[in-house]
Amino acid sequence: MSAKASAKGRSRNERFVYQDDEAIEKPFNWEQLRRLYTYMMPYKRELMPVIVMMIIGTLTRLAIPFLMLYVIDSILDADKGSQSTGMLAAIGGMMLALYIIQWASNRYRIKYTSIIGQKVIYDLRNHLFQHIQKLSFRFYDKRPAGSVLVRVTNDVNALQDLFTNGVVNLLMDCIQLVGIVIILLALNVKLGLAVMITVPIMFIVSTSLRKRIRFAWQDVRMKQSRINAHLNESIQGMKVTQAYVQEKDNMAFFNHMNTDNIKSWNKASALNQGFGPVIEVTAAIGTCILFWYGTHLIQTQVITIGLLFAFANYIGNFWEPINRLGQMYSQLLIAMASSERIFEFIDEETTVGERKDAKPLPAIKGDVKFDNIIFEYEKDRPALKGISIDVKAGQSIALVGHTGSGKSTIINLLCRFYDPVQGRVLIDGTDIRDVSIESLRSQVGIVLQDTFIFAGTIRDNIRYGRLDATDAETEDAAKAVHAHDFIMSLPDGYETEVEERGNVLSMGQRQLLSFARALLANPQILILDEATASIDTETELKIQEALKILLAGRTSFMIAHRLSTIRHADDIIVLDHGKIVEQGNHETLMSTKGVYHGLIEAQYRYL
Ligand SMILES: Nc1ncnc2c1ncn2[C@@H]1O[C@H](COP(=O)(O)OP(=O)(O)OP(=O)(O)O)[C@@H](O)[C@H]1O
Repeated sequence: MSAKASAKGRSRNERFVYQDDEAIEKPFNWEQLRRLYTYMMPYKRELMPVIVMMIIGTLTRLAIPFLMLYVIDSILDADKGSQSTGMLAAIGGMMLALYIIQWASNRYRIKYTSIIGQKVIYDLRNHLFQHIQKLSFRFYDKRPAGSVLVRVTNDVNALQDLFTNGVVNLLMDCIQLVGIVIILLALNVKLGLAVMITVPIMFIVSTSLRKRIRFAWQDVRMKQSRINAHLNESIQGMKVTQAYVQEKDNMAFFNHMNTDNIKSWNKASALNQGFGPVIEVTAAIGTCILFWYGTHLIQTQVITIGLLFAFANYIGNFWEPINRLGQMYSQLLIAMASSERIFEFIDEETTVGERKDAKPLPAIKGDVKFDNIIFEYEKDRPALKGISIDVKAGQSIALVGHTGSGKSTIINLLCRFYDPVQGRVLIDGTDIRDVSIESLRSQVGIVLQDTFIFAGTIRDNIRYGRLDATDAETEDAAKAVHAHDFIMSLPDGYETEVEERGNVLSMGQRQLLSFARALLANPQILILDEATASIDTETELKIQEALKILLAGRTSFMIAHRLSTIRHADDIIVLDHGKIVEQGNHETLMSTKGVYHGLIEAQYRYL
């Protein structure tokens, strides 16, 4: 295959794969295991009775064949047989009691390990979500949403098995195995060693088979993760797919991934089914050796029939934990990869940190100063090159300039979504890096171009501005920005359910909702990223009216596109390649006939 063809194929097939989510298995790592274990620590007290129950269950299991040995030998022993009928009945009763204890302790263990495991997973997921909510924009700049989603869902789920039964089962299987080996050797060393001769053979065969099985399942998970990522992108981009009539091509691509998935599943499943017979054959060989050598030892009167029977019973219980321990090892390696990805996020420090001595920003007046700001998203590619702006409380500032000139970046710095590389942003004379982020952001409102509507009612969406607002306050805010009428025309008024992203609402309606949300929050500084989409004149008028109300008495920064908004601004800042090239009000800037004049002229030309 030519290099060109392979590059083409790669880009098509790996379009939806997040490289860092590819490693499904990682080498064993004690430090990581210890870290995972710390999530279990809060449940130490709940875990104790489970472990005690597990030990009781295992010991009873080990004791039962021992009693069988005694019963059988007693029955077959002509001397003891007649006199110990009462004794045999007592042993029969004891065995029944042991079975009941075993059943009850197993039930308790399974139920509570699952409950504790779920609690640990719950804590881990909460911890992860709480942390990623704090991470700065820089973190999200580097990662597609799907990749973050996969860690909170798939990777945490991958640890579920380990926590819900893995840890306790591991202990149980180890105790059972060690117990059986000790008992077998104690009962008869030669017979014990003879029946265990197949263990190393089985170990070698199963290790190589397990490896193949693990890789096969790894492949299945990778294929599924690709399908998920593709689905995520397809659903989000469905409108574009339909608009460009790309359904057929998209279907063909999906079909290709789906076929790959089913093929890899079939392969993994076939390999998996091969594992059972390996255990069965080795177990059968062990049993044959037991009966062949065992009967010989009976004939030579080295062991009794009861002992052979107990041996058979122990051997029956021997292979099950070995099988489970093998599975457990695979599970652990998968958990290593998932936990590494989870801890990578948890260890990620926010680049916009809060100082230890950060104080809450007192109620602000609204003076804002950008003091010689230099900022870069990527090293040596400055997005702002020495920006200084002085704004008095209550002033309205319009930021204009070509696309990519740095308008949104100025806003990002004011909200402290990023910190400047050089220079300071001051509010009422205080450097915003000296105050707590919550106190800053709660006093700076932001209305984004793409208004985000959450799944819920219209009322919930307005109330997102201030969660403790009453119904009346919510409606007053909507009335003030002229959103009330359209809300009342919806089927359930304020209680109308809107889906995530608010697709059922028009652009103008979404913007009015976001104004109501901002008004309810009542910030002293307001940032507005105006929608560029052309809105009908009636809505435009409504939005202008709403804006007047919204901006009254506040310091405002607008990334302005509409002439009507720019014209009324107290100060217009014209940006070009991260620098301020002009500044003044509409009249002054028009008369200078510079960049601003050019932008306005261009807008008229296209009207
Ligand atoms: N998250 C980011 N990571 C890297 N570079 C970025 C990022 N966001 C913006 N930039 C770059 O920084 C520069 C300024 O971008 P900014 O978004 O501030 O421009 P803008 O004037 O708001 O543009 P527009 O009008 O198109 O929204 C651009 O060159 C842009 O490519």
